[in-house]
Amino acid sequence: MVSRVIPVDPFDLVVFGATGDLANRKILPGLYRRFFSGQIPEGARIIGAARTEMDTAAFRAHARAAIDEHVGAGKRNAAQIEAFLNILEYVPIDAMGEGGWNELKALVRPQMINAFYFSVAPALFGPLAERLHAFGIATSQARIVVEKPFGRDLASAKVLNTTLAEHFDETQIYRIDHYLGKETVQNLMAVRFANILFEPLWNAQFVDHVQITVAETVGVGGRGSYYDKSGAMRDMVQNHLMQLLCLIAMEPPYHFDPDAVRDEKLKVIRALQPVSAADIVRGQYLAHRSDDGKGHQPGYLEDAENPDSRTESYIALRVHVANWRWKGTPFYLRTGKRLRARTSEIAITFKEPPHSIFDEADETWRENVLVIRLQPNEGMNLKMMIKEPGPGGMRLVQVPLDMSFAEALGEDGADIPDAYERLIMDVIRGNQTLFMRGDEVEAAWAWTDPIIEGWTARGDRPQGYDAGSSGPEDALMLMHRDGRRWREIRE
Ligand SMILES: NC(=O)C1=CN([C@@H]2O[C@H](COP(=O)(O)OP(=O)(O)OC[C@H]3O[C@@H](n4cnc5c(N)ncnc54)[C@H](OP(=O)(O)O)[C@@H]3O)[C@@H](O)[C@H]2O)C=CC1
Ligand SMILES: O=C1O[C@H](COP(=O)(O)O)[C@@H](O)[C@H](O)[C@H]1O
Repeated sequence: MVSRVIPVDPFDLVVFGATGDLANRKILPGLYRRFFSGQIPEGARIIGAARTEMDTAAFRAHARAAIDEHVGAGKRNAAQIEAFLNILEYVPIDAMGEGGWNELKALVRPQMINAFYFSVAPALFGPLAERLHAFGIATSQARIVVEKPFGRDLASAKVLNTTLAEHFDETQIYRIDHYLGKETVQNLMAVRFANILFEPLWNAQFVDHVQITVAETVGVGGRGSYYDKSGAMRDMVQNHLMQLLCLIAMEPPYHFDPDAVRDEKLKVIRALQPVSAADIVRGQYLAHRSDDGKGHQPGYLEDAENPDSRTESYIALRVHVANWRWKGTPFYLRTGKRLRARTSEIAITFKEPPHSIFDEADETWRENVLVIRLQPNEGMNLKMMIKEPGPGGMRLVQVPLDMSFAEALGEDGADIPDAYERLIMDVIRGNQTLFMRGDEVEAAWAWTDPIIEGWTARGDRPQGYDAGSSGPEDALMLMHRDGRRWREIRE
């Protein structure tokens, strides 16, 4: 099966922060891959902007290096790279200054789709928005793309929303949460709402509990100064895990339409109950020394360059959604750095059948579990009970119905676009479904703030955990005391 790539309309995309890490690793390589796939039409232009003084030729050389480093060999075609580089321009601009804006205005063609990607520190979002207007560059049709973090609490998120709203309508603002651009995350909606199979069981009457895991093997080295002011709760739970929870818990939207989907997600966030201290476990990864004593892998405190840090590199929470559908079904969330494996998944564990007709079922019975693997090896696994083969009576055994998207979809499944590629194309198409609305972000902070304030006021210290483990011991207890177990973290 080969999917049709439909080119978008011609556009001018300005990337502020075009020399930064995100542009190098994700935005420029992603745009090249879309160009390679045929989705970027003739006449489109990508304009890089940052303070660094350089001309377009130097920027093209910079983009070539980014493509060489971050695009797989199968898609690195010399002629295509050349053609892609030819649509790039560069303008040196200081977001806080007055120089360069007239040059940018001369390049941006207002009759085309205009998008401005703010891939810079959040403190520059306001100055950029203000100048795009002051210099008459952004029309009322222009779109802006803003990166995370969108604030560090409710108050700062409100200030950011207000600042952007001074210059742009909500329909022009695309707040990125790259998890929403992941193929399998979108598949959650397809699985739930394009199949009759699951929806009748998708509620507290049939679902025992839900586990959402985003485990990483990387530490915070290199980003320690940002991360230490953030921690796993702000960096991952307030946005990515919250979005996953919303897609699992929300009611069916009346249509796959930006506001219909976002209205339903917002209702879930507003229904989240406050989380008590007993339902939170925070951890910090410890330094690791190899058995021969030679290798030393720094612990969190060293990576964060803050020996007294109380910031968590791991968090597990038990969360309740207070509505009719989910009353009594806990959602267990966990995410952390330097864990045993890089794996993100959602596991929905169903309840026991109301009555067993099998004599020996008690010993062997296991719950039905639907596991949606977000990464790596995207796919689904449904654990079911069947009869153990053989003549020895009716004994039950649990088996997986396993499906990997790569295998099921052939070429298409193996060639999944990166989240940033998809999201940027959605911006050009003017589709906000996979972007967070202002009220959604504020509601997410309104739930997050008291949790962080709680542990700050109590002076809680995160518990140490071994690098390469599944996280702190107390996180196991969070589930054990409910008579449940975390799924194993493994690739
Ligand atoms: N890197 C990542 O993996 C991720 C990043 N993000 C977010 O994306 C944004 C960018 O991050 P990242 O690329 O890592 O940051 P970097 O620090 O690597 O890059 C910052 C970019 O902004 C430019 N810049 C800095 N100051 C100014 C200024 N006054 N005017 C114009 N341009 C300026 C820099 O270029 P110059 O110095 O030449 O001006 C550079 O191009 C941040 O909001 C970050 O939180 C979000 C998720 C992941
Ligand atoms: O936004 C972030 O996400 C990454 C994890 O993203 P993934 O696509 O690799 O799963 C995380 O490492 C980073 O700390 C966080 O800021």
